[in-house]
Amino acid sequence: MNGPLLKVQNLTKHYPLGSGLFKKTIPVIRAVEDVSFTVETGETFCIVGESGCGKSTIARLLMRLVEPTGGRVLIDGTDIAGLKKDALRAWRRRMQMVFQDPYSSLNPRLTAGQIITEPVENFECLGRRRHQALAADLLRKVGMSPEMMHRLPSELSGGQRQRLGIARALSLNPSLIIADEAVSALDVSVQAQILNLLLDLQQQMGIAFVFISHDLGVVEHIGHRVAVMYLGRIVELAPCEALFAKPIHPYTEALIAAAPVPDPTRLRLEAPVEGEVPSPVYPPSGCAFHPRCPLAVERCRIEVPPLVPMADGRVVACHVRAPATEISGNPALAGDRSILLAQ
Ligand SMILES: Nc1ncnc2c1ncn2[C@@H]1O[C@H](COP(=O)(O)OP(=O)(O)OP(=O)(O)O)[C@@H](O)[C@H]1O
Repeated sequence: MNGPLLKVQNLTKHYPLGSGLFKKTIPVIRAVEDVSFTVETGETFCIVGESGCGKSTIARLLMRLVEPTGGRVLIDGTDIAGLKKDALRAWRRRMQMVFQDPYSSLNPRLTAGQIITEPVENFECLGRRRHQALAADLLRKVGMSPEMMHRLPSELSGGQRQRLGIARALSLNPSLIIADEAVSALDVSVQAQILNLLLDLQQQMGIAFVFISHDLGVVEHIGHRVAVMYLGRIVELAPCEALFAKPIHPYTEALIAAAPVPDPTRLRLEAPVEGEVPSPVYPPSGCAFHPRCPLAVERCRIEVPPLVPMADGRVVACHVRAPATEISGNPALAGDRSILLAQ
């Protein structure tokens, strides 16, 4: 199959605020605004940004747990909005999710073995022997002893529960796993074990990940490319190495500068830049980052900056650092958004 595994085009999600019964126009929360990216087979595509910037909403849109206000999600070139019955079931097998809290996402009344095989049982009836063989195999894959299949989630550690969540996601042999803050609730040493497990599984099975995280240290360790989001929009999208070596957007720069040097794996992005995150209901005009940006000029208050391709293959939305006119006037760069953005 040619082309990307996942293609997200101009994805937008607005949540209405209240019923608007007596109002002509209902205010909306602009959770995700015109987001485009691609994910290749076997790639780890990371999404970072402060709380409320729309990361989890993207995960929910990719899983079709919420419907988009606009835009499309294509898997192997097929728009998931149009999938019905068998095609929808087949697609659901290919995309799985691993959640932040391994405890609340596991049914406390089921044993580890039942939890792991539950997704497969939704598609076909496994006999007792096949059920046990599958559970044992998947437990081994995630570095757990097959004997653990008889335990309840409450009898497992946090790291073991997260391994169990990963084993469950693997049971349908997915092409893509969406991991939403999948290691945030774990201790640093357990985080490292789970990240290395994900990297091993990716190498063995060629799985692609959409990896959503607050934690830049984690993203640097695991990611191939990273999208930085601010108030629902991507402001910079770049290969991980390039982004960490030389951030271009002032927001990315501030996030990376806020990294505590002695232990970069523990960076949290709760308040990395001065000032409050603006309201997603009434976002600032022009570039939404301009009220907090030390480089803001008049144009930033007026025009939303487009994502502009840079010489090293990344795309950046900043009037000051990536002015659209200059780049579009450069024939070597004009139109070359193929590396990072959905066409
Ligand atoms: N079901 C919903 N109804 C209304 N607003 C919502 C809903 N889900 C999310 N939002 C709003 O959409 C915006 C984006 O939320 P989202 O959960 O996607 O952010 P996030 O980046 O994942 O944040 P966090 O890192 O804190 O999980 C926020 O302003 C949030 O309040």
